[in-house]
Amino acid sequence: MKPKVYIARSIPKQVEAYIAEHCDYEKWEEESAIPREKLLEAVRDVDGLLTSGTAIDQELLDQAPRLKAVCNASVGYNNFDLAAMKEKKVMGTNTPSVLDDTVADLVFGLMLAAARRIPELDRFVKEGKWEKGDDSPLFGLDVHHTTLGIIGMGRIGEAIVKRGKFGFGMNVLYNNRRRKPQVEQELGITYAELDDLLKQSDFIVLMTPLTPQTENLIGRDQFKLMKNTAVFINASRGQTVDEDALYEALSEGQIYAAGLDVFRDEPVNPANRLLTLPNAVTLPHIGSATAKTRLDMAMCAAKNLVDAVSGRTPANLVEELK
Ligand SMILES: NC(=O)C1=CN([C@@H]2O[C@H](COP(=O)(O)OP(=O)(O)OC[C@H]3O[C@@H](n4cnc5c(N)ncnc54)[C@H](O)[C@@H]3O)[C@@H](O)[C@H]2O)C=CC1
Ligand SMILES: O=C(O)C(=O)CO
Repeated sequence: MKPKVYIARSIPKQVEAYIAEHCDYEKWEEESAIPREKLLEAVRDVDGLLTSGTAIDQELLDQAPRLKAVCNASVGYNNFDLAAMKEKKVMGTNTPSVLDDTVADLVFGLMLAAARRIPELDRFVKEGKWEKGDDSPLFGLDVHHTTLGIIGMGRIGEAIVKRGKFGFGMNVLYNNRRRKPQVEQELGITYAELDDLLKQSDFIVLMTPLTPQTENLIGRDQFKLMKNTAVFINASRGQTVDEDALYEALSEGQIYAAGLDVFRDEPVNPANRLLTLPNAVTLPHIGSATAKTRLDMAMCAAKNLVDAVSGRTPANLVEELK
């Protein structure tokens, strides 16, 4: 008998075909996200679950006595209650590496958009406001040959460094949970304590996972340390930043601009004050959202799933559950 799995998010046809070769399966057929009660019902008799972002907590695990593995189609796994999964001996996997370049490209897109005011000036042109004369009100900031500070020097962080160093001639500082001497040497980057990085950088990119240690890592005290010409980019998770403090920093000119791919509540509440600011460039969590990369991520998650429910150790078991 084949193992049984549930696919709780939309995936490309060829990925579904791969799962079908190895497993019996059911899937959430609609485009909208699966409601919690449907998910709780769906996991009752399955060996594996393919998802992303859904809370995998005690309640869900209690509903799923056969569950052996939850396979995220994402690299972030802050949706996992790691202690509860460990206790129930449920494997958890993610999709590292396949999205690094795609996310790093988007981070640079946000840096350029915020520094050169691209969305704001796009609206300006389309609203017919472009007139001959003094164009100094349209000036922005250079990205090239400035100092880039990256908080969270992991796989994506390193892909950002390569663009910054070799494409834009930037000086790169980094802060990380652990210092990385080999990466410092290979890529020519410099370790800095968090406060020093915040004080010295022209562009600050937050690229850590969301953990108890990184929740609200950047708040009022941290924005106060930044230059008033600094551009702040968050492509990690919304909860790493105090959004009220960010609103104040942007509206009071403590920093120049921000580029945000992530928010505390997603989809972002249309009443979120950050959306009213011309110097906040806002995106709907699209860091990895290209067709090729999303296919690679879904296939990576599917391989993890099939391996886990077939008695093999999946390639991308998350560190805390090894
Ligand atoms: N916006 C988007 O669409 C995407 C967002 N992400 C986010 O980016 C995160 C990072 O992804 P990867 O680079 O693949 O992960 P990674 O695990 O390779 O790198 C994360 C780095 O952050 C460091 N870190 C952890 N806690 C820290 C702390 N308190 N202070 C400083 N550094 C700390 C780790 O030591 C590690 O080097 C994901 O966990 C996810 O939340 C990832 C992909 C797409
Ligand atoms: O992979 C992740 O963690 C994302 O945020 C979406 O790609």
